[in-house]
Amino acid sequence: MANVIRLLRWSDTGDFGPPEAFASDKTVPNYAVLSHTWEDGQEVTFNDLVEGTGTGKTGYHKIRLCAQQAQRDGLQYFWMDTCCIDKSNPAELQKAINSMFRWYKNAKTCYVYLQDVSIMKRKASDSTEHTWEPAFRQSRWFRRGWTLQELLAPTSVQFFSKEWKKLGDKQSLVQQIHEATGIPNAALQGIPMVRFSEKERFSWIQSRETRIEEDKAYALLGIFDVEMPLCYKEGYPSAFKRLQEEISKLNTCLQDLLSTDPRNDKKRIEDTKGGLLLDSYRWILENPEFQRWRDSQRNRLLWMKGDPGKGKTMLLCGIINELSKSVANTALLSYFFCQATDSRINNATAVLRGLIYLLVYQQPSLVVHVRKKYDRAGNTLFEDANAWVALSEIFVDIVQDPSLKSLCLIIDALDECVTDLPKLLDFIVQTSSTSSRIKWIISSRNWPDIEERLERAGDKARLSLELNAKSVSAAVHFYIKHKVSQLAQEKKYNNQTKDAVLRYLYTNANDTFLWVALVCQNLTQMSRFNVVKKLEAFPPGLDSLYNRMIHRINNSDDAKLCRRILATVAVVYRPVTLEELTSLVEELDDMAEETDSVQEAVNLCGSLLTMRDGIIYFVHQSAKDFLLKEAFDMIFPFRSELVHYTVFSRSLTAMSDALRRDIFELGALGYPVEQIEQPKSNPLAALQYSCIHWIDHLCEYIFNSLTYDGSILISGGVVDKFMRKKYLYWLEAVSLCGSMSKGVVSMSRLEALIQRAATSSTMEVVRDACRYIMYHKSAIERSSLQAYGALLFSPTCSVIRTLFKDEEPKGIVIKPALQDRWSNCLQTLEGHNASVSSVAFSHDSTRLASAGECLQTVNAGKAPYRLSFDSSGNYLHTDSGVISVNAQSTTTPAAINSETRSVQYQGIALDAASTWITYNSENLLRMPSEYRPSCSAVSGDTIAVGVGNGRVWMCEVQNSML
Ligand SMILES: Nc1ncnc2c1ncn2[C@@H]1O[C@H](COP(=O)(O)OP(=O)(O)OP(=O)(O)O)[C@@H](O)[C@H]1O
Repeated sequence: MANVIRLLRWSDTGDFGPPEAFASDKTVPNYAVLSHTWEDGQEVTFNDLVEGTGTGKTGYHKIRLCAQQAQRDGLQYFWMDTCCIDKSNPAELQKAINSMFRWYKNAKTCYVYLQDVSIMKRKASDSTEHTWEPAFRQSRWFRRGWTLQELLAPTSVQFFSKEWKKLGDKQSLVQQIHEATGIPNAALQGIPMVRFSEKERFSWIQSRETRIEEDKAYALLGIFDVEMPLCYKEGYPSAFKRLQEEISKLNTCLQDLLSTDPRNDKKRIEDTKGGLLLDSYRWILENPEFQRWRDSQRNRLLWMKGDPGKGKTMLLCGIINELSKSVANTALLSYFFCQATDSRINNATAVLRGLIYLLVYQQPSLVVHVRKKYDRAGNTLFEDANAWVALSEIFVDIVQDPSLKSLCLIIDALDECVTDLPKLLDFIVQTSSTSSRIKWIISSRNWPDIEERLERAGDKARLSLELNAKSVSAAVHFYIKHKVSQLAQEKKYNNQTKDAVLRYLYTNANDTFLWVALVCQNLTQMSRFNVVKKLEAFPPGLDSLYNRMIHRINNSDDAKLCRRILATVAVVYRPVTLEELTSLVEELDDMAEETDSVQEAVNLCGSLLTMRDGIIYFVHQSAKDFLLKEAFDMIFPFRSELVHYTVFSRSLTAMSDALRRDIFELGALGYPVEQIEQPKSNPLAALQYSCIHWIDHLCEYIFNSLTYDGSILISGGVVDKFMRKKYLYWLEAVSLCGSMSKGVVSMSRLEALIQRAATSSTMEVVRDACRYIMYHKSAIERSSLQAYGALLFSPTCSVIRTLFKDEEPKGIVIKPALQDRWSNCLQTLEGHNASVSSVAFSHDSTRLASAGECLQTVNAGKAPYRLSFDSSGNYLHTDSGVISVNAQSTTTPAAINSETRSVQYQGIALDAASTWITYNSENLLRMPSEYRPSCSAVSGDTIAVGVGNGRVWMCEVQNSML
């Protein structure tokens, strides 16, 4: 059923008919809610109101009190949990309980009726206290389970005594409530629940009671922003466990959504650029275009444009700071900084992902729109070819969320969005034209194709920095003054020198911040005696300045080294660390052990590169652009694909030299990746980039080279050798880098490349390696050493299995019997840990439901044998009832029950979720889903496993060899 809220309407007569239903995704009128404690048999029910009964119950009085107060507060509608839910309808009850937190949150105000607190009671001994305060602190309202969310969710909570006299509200009584409940003041003052640790939130309900034991878990659903089906009679432990599972699914979803936190990007940008100067951006607040955008309802898109280095990024940082203060109560603010040099943040999908992440962070209830898709697709949702479609749909759903205030969305440097910029621009234009809730500010350089696409937006404003030259010029002057004061202090300039520098910068800056920043950076490296003489050496204009820098580099003793470093930094797919750079540039080999020397070498590249936290960046995108356009021949004398070749070839060599089995010396085959602490001297530190991107550089070289002779991919060539000797060590390393998905994509790229070019024997290895990574991805992703355990579950004739025979786990003397070839099955959908009794496709074939024992968690009572989707695809009909597919995930993850895990099993066994073979309770081998047991038996150190498909396989371990 649709999500419906039923509201009572105030009436003159003092009688009430049945509540009116409103679809809660449509406009719901403003309403109040009543919070109270229940009296057995005396509460008015939904049925009472439908049938006109219940007027004699004492609960009727509460309805009237609430109605009168709502009327006094100008609210026509109000809601009460006793009579606004049709509890005879289980589906409605399920929905209502899962929506309750939101209903309380969306209420204009919540009246708390404290029937055990009277203002008539005798005076308290402490004369500074109100007479009713001791009773207030003792009230049973603070000891009930459901009232926790009724206290926390609404913004306005007003407390009334038994005589319906107002005692105060959540703000004025914050201290007393804190003393009565132990809940921190910040939580009472509206800080989102997600800011408090899970442990702390659980503690708030600990000493509270509920009539039904399961409610102690269900009453926390909203507080943790999760939904789940209710199964009264399942018992508290089961309800609590399911709640924890839902919380863990939510956390995984948020972690997967996060690819970059735009707040960190903003901080990094400000830090790298030397801090944000208020006086250099304040002018924007007085600018008429900006004010029109800010104050008018119609003006929903502001485009700030300007040439390189005019200060757009810093301006937006300033605007974000100002808006986050001024719109805090009226709108959510989300933003994103594109950067072409960083593949994490240079594409349209990443922009939407970052914007959505910040929105969900601020209003966690919005995560429901992400989970509608995520629960079905998992983390591929954000990464596969359809990610843009999925994310834009999620975004549109979020914008339409009824609980949402307005949105201010800011994107910086659209010109640095290198993938799918047109899609992003169209999306901005469309949403700004169709939704009155959104306001956009975007910035970019003066690019005609951006201009052309934005033309289609309805009411838009354009703010050109060139046309606001007066303001920009004044801002640059502030900046110059600030920078020169810093310089003068640091380098101990006398007044004459300081004045000369100021004059030179004022005259030549040409309203370009970046030019000033670069010159000042150069001046820091110059002794004060030379400054005045050498000022003329900094020509006005950015390109002239870059030209001069390049010229200097070219004439230095280290020209070759600098050119190599610049060329490498210009072609890598993400900024690299010093260690990574060392492994990619041959000329740095001699310095491999000395980070300081490598850093010095990077410093030699003039002011074109900068370092932060050991990572090398271009000082500015315009510096990279200049190199690639104006100085291309200088840094790539033999075309850029040769640099790709060098990066590929150096990567392969470095990996071949360093990769080995168990590089982190973990020992246990089942060691979970998330528990690994990076070793102090990390043998992968210099190799991470190579492990992840070597195939990308190979492809780039082969696709673009005019002279490639095919030798790289031939049998016995470098790739062939690497695959035959190092493939499994590489898989282990990729898992340790947390990049298994990228590993799968890279192997598919290599397979496609090889199909065009390679000899049949190399093709055989690469094809087999592709099957291997796809089939065993989940196992290796969880435990890096399963790269070797997986050999036992690979076909006996698998090329990789044969090549790496010596790497099979020692001590397993009887191995699962396997077919000799890979089956046609490319991948198995996981989730069940027992036999599957039924599967069904939805009508549009986009969903596949499967049922087995795990559906029992939805209170099916027994495993359903029949399944079918309704025509909408949103409901699943089973033997035991109808399940809303959007409301919960129908699969139960193979969650490992920590209690069961703590039992120590001697010798060979299975883990609680039946996904691992364990030895002395330690994970040993992760079974692919086809090998998981429907039954098993242990004899000595042998385990026999019966599988649903009628097969039985065995595994024996020899303890002494493990
Ligand atoms: N308000 C400010 N406070 C401090 N520094 C600033 C400010 N505005 C500009 N700068 C300096 O000027 C440099 C260039 O500014 P910014 O990166 O914002 O330019 P941009 O217009 O975004 O350039 P591009 O379009 O090439 O990316 C910054 O690196 C910073 O050093």
